[in-house]
Amino acid sequence: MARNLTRQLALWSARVFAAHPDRTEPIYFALSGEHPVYQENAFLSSRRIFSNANVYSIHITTENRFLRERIHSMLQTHLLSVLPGNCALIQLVSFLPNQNRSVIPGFIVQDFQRKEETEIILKDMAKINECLLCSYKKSEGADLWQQSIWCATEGAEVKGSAHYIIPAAKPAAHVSVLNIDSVVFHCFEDAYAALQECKESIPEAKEILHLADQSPRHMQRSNFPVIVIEGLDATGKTTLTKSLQETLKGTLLRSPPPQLSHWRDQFDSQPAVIRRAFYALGNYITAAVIARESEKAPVIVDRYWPSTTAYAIATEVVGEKENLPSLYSKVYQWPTDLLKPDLVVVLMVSPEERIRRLQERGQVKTQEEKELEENNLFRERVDEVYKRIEGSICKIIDANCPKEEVLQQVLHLISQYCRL
Ligand SMILES: Nc1ncnc2c1ncn2[C@@H]1O[C@H](COP(=O)(O)OP(=O)(O)OP(=O)(O)O)[C@@H](O)[C@H]1O
Ligand SMILES: Nc1ccn([C@@H]2O[C@H](COP(=O)(O)O)[C@@H](O)[C@H]2O)c(=O)n1
Repeated sequence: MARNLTRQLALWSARVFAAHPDRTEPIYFALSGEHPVYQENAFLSSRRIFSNANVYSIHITTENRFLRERIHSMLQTHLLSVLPGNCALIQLVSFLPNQNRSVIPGFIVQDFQRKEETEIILKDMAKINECLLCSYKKSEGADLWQQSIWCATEGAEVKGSAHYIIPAAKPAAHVSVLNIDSVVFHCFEDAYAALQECKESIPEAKEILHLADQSPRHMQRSNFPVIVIEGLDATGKTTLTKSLQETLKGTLLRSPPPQLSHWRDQFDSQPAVIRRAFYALGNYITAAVIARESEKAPVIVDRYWPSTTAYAIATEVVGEKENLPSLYSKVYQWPTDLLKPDLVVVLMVSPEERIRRLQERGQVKTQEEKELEENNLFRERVDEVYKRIEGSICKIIDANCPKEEVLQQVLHLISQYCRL
């Protein structure tokens, strides 16, 4: 037991921690081992995270990505309701710099009244939810150190060695990028495996997995061209795809496919890894229909893999589009096992025109549309990811012009890139 604990805590000492006290640029700090080293006290105390309170951190270390996000979401709402008054919660992640899938979510808990019961409550939480619990103390020399007080894998109270805390440099890759391959799937098996992680908690996942099992795989487009229309909400996809269907006498498809539509609300409310796996499997199921329909007529598809990827990345990554995975990153590469269209057309309109069209349409805004309206940064990240999609012919269209002009621009692109 001791060896395993030592190994685990040694792993922790290699990690960098990012605290988001107020959703501005994270504060990065790291563990420095068992001997006090010079640290920029002004750095840590100036952030007021560790002063004037008993401070703890709780880390959700369970391997199951679905459970990890579920526990994080539950703790986010539950902790403050059970902790004694005058406690504050700060988002905290720990990660191995530039190492994908190394991110472990958690929280910093500040107890300004320094109540003994706080630690008792947190230990219970850690025990029930397989978390690692640490406390932070200042030594005489005002050095600050982290002490583990409950270890998930050992299921016991531990007094692991103390690690002193020092400021850490901002990592090259933004910490939110390290989870990207948990929400962007580059093969059927990964999306399938992600949904399997939740099938005991979400019975409908079994039905979706069954539908995916029934769907032919590795299909290719046939005699007629396949054109995918993409873009933010209210950019004119529905209007354009209907006009293209009429003009080309084609077949109009949507992803997710009709057999998954009645589950959308339920999966839209799930943790990101599950939500995106749902849409990813929807793309694979749609691909089989595209292949079959492209034997008979041109196929127009309203949203497909680019939507799933753009919204997953734009949701996972915070802040400016500069925080996105770098250009030519493999995250933008089209999956080799997913039917590739002849042409992807991405409609882009100005924020003002989008809002005008949303208001003109008068439909209830989805949570995501509300976020798009309030959060221009999110919209800019979605549009930027669309521009970075690789492996398929992806063309950006200025869709601010009238409907007929948009249609003519797209018909011209189709004549250039598709065999009609
Ligand atoms: N080129 C255009 N110029 C002006 N208005 C347009 C244009 N294209 C579509 N609209 C109008 O904008 C609104 C949104 O269009 P539409 O529903 O086709 O967008 P969408 O991208 O499918 O939206 P969502 O993804 O939210 O379903 C509709 O009221 C539509 O009539
Ligand atoms: N292939 C897809 C299609 C959709 N999504 C997600 O759904 C959101 C809304 O889609 P609508 O068709 O209702 O406009 C979209 O913003 C994506 O988040 C997806 O991920 N993959």
